[in-house]
Amino acid sequence: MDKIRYNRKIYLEDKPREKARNEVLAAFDLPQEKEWIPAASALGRITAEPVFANVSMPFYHASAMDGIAVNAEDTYEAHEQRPLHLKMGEQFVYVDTGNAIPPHYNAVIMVENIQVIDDETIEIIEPATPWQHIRPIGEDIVQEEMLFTQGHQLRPADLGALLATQVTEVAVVKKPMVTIIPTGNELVSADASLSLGRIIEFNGTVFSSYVEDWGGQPYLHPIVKDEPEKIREALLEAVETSDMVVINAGSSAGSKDYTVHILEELGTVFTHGVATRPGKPVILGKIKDKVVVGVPGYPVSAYMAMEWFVRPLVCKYLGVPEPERPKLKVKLGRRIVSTMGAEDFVRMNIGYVDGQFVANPLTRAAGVTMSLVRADGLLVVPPEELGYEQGDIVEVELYRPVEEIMNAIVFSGSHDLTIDLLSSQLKRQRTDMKIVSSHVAAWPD
Ligand SMILES: Nc1nc2c(c(=O)[nH]1)N[C@H]1C(S)=C(S)[C@@H](COP(=O)(O)OP(=O)(O)OC[C@H]3O[C@@H](n4cnc5c(N)ncnc54)[C@H](O)[C@@H]3O)O[C@H]1N2
Ligand code: MOO
Repeated sequence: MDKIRYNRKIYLEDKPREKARNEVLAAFDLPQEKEWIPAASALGRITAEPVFANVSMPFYHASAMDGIAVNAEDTYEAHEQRPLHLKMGEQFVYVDTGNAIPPHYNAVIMVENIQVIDDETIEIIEPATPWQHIRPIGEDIVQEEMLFTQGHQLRPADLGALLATQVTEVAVVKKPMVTIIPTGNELVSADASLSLGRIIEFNGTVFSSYVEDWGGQPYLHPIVKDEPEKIREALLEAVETSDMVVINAGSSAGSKDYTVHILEELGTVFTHGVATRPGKPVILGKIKDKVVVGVPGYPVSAYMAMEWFVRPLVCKYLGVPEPERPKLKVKLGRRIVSTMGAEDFVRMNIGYVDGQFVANPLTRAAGVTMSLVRADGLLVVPPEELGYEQGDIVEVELYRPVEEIMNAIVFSGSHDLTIDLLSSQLKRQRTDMKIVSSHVAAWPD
């Protein structure tokens, strides 16, 4: 049993998010490692060094059409008024698309443009130009040509270019290993029997999915009890085996919120509390050379904190820019009040009504996962703003493609379960459309 008693940490910092992010990025300085993997399974991976073609593509002169290979000089006399006969084996051979052009031939005439006279003879009425309908060696890729620089994210067509030039193994940036530690005495797995106070552990799976999506390798640690010794043990093991560690919950002012104290003992803490709503009780620190991110328990806060502080680390390791969401100007359907001095992150419902985009806030409770599931966009209210008035035009980050928002039929008013049924029925008939029910009294003019 652990004998140390920790005092509650009641007042957290309100550090600007950007400052906290820059500090954690500066603290994360692991050298990038690379690994060789089969090209065929390298989709989405980042090249670790420039990649060069091993062979040309095509690596022989290839016919680009079905027809006959000829020597262009033998065909110059051909004319509509003076059809020319060519002898098989001497002046032409039959070729199919992709066949190698036999020696001494330098052009292909398409089968549509020849007249078969007999088994040995064909007739043409137009001369061929040298190299017509031939894909010369290296038309596509020349041997030793650089296919990709380092830092390139491989897409489906890129894998084709690798294999076509006999690059069967490729050096890619190793996926940074991110250990995710869910903590809490009350946590149980989703298939456990439930009793009062039990909380289903699902953040871990969401975090793992984010990490995978961003290009990292997640490891979801089993649930750790709120016992300092257990948390210490899990953290020490995680910093040995992974490139960064995410510890979930126990980040705030609760009587069992030990994370920050343990991090201080084992390493350093550079942030405890950021000026955001939600997401305030974030912890950023380091044990040995590994960054540890303490993420709040409430799901919405947690997912946002992952994006603010873990995604930049994964991208830095991989050497890729952080993806940005498209933005859209919308008219506010309702007034939005915000905390002075903190950035507010408001999940928004967006509808396309009478030719304009109108947005309404969803619930701001950090425990409501459906506010993220349902959100079309995110409004970020900067710290110096006290909010916006109904009818103001603001810019939101989009969670969905704008076409999807435009194809949504918006129902406003109190929620009715038949709307859900209708919505499911519509989806069956029109995959491009959906029904959105916004729990608001009315749309503004
Ligand atoms: N007196 C104060 N109380 C709280 C403050 C504060 O500043 N003063 N901050 C609040 C805020 S903001 C947040 S966010 C939460 C964060 O709390 P913790 O990070 O310490 O997390 P827990 O209390 O352990 O859990 C809170 C809540 O989160 C859900 N949860 C936790 N882990 C998981 C998981 N693995 N999967 C799914 N859901 C999880 C669960 O609903 C917990 O009840 O503190 C406020 N309190
Ligand atoms: O700020 Mo907490 O992070 O409400 O959700």
